Amino acid sequence: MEPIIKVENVVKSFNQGSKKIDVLDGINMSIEANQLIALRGRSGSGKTTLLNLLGALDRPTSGDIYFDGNHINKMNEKQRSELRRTEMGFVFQSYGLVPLMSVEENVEFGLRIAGVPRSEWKEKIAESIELVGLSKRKKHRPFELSGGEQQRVAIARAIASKPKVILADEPTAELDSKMAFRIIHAFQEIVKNSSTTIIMTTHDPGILEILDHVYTLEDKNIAYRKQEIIV
Ligand SMILES: Nc1ncnc2c1ncn2[C@@H]1O[C@H](COP(=O)(O)OP(=O)(O)OP(=O)(O)O)[C@@H](O)[C@H]1O
Repeated sequence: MEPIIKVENVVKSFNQGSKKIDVLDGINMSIEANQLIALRGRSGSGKTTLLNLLGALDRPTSGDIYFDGNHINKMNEKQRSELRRTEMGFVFQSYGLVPLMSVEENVEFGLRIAGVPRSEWKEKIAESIELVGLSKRKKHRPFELSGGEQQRVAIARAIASKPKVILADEPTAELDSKMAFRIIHAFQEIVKNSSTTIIMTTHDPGILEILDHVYTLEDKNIAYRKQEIIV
């Protein structure tokens, strides 16, 4: 089976003044569909930079990235934006919620943008809000919610359309450990029961321990570990 995401020899450098800094140097990854992937690495190791490249939000300095067999560097901006809108979900650190919209309306907005048929909205909104434990707060607007609750709205919005890939940057950072595990459990159910792949960054050792697929960014490169199941 063709991997959903394939990364070949990806290099990413930034110019800071007259200095060029290499953040990623020769990244190779092959990610099968229907997996929950963790990406770890110390602060500044390039996790967000890599998620931005996988999500077609930025372009590599060199190397190739394929999404579902399509070479995303070769796409123009319109095609890349279409890909993001219809095939991907994002949970990034600035949650990007619309302030005047309630929890339900924010999730609905995500479905509308993704092009999900209107007839499916009601069920998908209720299901995703339930999965993140916000059913009782669905009429609230973001400013009435805590940071962790806002983070869960962003998660509900990303999972509601069941896109092919969800990219989540520290999606449990604002959550207490009980809620963090609830979200991870919801992610595990989603990758098992729909054709979604989730790639998330985390520093949390408890979460890393229970995930099957862990990539570590170190020294500008990446290493993969299939978790040993210890019985
Ligand atoms: N647009 C940019 N211009 C210049 N340097 C950048 C840019 N984006 C990221 N960097 C640099 O690239 C390095 C990696 O940053 P990145 O945000 O990817 O790390 P991270 O692993 O996600 O860190 P954290 O865990 O703290 O979020 C940092 O040194 C950062 O300063």
